[in-house]
Amino acid sequence: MTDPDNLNDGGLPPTMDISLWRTLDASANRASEGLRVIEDYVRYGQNDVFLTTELKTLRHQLDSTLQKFERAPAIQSRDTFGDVGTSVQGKLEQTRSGWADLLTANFKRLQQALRSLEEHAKLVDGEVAASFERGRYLSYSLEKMVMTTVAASQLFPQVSIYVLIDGGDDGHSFDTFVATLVDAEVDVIQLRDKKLDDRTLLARAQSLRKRTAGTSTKMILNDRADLAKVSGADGVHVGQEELTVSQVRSVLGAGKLVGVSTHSIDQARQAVRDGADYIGIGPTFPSGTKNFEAFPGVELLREVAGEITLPGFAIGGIDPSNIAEVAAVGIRRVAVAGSVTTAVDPGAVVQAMRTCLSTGSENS
Ligand SMILES: Cc1ncc(COP(=O)(O)OP(=O)(O)O)c(N)n1
Ligand SMILES: Cc1nc(C(=O)O)sc1CCOP(=O)(O)O
Ligand SMILES: [Mg+2]
Repeated sequence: MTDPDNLNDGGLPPTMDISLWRTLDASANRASEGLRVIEDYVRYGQNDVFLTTELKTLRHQLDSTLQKFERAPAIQSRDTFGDVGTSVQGKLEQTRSGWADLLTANFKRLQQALRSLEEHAKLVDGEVAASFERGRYLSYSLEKMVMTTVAASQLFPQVSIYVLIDGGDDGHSFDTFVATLVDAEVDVIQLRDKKLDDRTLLARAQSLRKRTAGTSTKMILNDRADLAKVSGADGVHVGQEELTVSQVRSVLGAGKLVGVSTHSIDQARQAVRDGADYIGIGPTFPSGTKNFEAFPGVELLREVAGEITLPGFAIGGIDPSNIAEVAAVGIRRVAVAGSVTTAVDPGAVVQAMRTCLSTGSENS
């Protein structure tokens, strides 16, 4: 494939003429440039080590496929000033309405260029065309990860308090407790009750929906996509053995939140790949709410904080006495149950934890 003249032998490509070289050259440049813009944002704008690494994988894959084409004839065929397309430029190409618009435009540029490379490579070598196709598929997954991370980072405040509650003794006391948490401006309330029958659980979810509607407090249901859908919850939280992110989304529809529990750095990375909106990271400390045999502890929090910018909530035994250890490793979002639900003054505990997270160490 490196000799354009030979390509015309044996009836392989119909033409490896100058127009084909020009197309390959232009599309290769477009793909690399689009990818670089996205990588720069993720690297310098987001400081996201994991996404930067994932994007690098595509860049290397693209580079090694492009190496199958000789560079010299591609560059020789270049005729930037004779390219009719350079003078046909829409006004929209000169402005971007924000980061999301900028990223979307560059993912589109990348994908269109990869498609063009793929189609034109079919005239030359099917295997090379297939390699561009694989790159295009990879770019779709990367777009999902990057766009979800960027949107989710804006959705949850940098300092967030997430409270898990059960259904309580009765509907009235449940509603009163929820009102206390909403007044304390907790950022998320998760209804997690493994004992209630479905109808009672749904009634609690509906009551939670009523109290949180129109407030800054988001409502999440633990495990149950079906009840989340019926009650109009903002989202669902799932564990490693429950429905997958895409399965939950297929039940809830677009625009809802899906959180995933993670207990290792690999699970956290996979949750980003799967397009989760946030992750729970734990267990951090021994918990009175749930029994665990192993504790990844603050070391896992540190690892996640060091490479992932998708919102991550530290969970497991967190209370005002140990929350500084969480903040110290760079996590400023926490999910708590017992320390708030058993407190004499839940609002004061929420406030104490918020203060500690706000004044904690840098880079959450
Ligand atoms: C915010 C948050 N993080 C982790 C969990 C735990 O979910 P899971 O592992 O599915 O365990 P159960 O809660 O279902 O017992 C969570 N609920 N919320
Ligand atoms: C339900 C749950 N999941 C965890 C995990 O690590 O996945 S820790 C946990 C219990 C959270 O309650 P508390 O704040 O009372 O410890
Ligand atoms: Mg679960």
